[in-house]
Amino acid sequence: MSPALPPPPFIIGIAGGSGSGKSTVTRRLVEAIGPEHVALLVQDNYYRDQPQLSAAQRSQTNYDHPDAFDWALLREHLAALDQGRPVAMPHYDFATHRRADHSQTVAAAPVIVLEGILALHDAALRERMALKLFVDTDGDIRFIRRLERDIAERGRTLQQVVAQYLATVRPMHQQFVEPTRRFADVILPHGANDPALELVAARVAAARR
Ligand SMILES: Nc1ncnc2c1ncn2[C@@H]1O[C@H](COP(=O)(O)OP(=O)(O)O)[C@@H](O)[C@H]1O
Ligand SMILES: O=c1ccn([C@@H]2O[C@H](COP(=O)(O)O)[C@@H](O)[C@H]2O)c(=O)[nH]1
Repeated sequence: MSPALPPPPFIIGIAGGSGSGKSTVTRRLVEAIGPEHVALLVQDNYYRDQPQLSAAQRSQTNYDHPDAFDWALLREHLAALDQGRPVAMPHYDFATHRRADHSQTVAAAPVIVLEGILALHDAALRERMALKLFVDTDGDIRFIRRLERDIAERGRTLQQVVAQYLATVRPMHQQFVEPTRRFADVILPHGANDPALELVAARVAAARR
């Protein structure tokens, strides 16, 4: 008798606005599941590279529109992990708005997490997901968090963060990010809150038993 095949990976999508707490939810969920059991794809790493543009032009790109992402590569990588194959996830540099030279090998694992503002946007990606989460945090809180983070970690000035927020982040959130909440199985209010995280972690554990 041939040995039983392992069950297919359990794929989780984690979406929500910029600064909603997606990375925090993801980090805590990965800790709860056990990092060795999780393959993590971060959608931010799948921004298109734009070597043909000058630095000034790249800083004017609308990074909150779906067209800013390399969906073909993201679909290819999620499919590969789903089939048990490792992928070379690109690395994105927010300070230069460029894909870095190096990539990171993401090994296949029984749980796959895709996290990003538009993680629930693409139907082909959604079809692979067994659990879809939307992290829901008020816009004013998300803006304050983004302001602090982009100045501290992404090399931006206050004026740049405010201008980008008004020109693209806010309108694209309303047009593309917010509507994906209807695809979610679970909406996490107030970002990474303990009861919601415990429920989600218990669901993942039950599905893997
Ligand atoms: N529940 C929370 N309470 C307070 N601060 C939080 C909470 N969740 C996230 N943060 C903080 O807000 C900022 C943005 O969170 P992050 O998880 O990076 O959001 P996202 O990945 O959605 O952009 C980070 O500095 C993080 O530490
Ligand atoms: O070159 C870039 C690429 C993206 N952004 C912004 O990043 C956020 C998404 O990241 P979160 O970690 O979810 O906040 C998106 O809103 C883009 O506006 C950027 O500023 N520059």
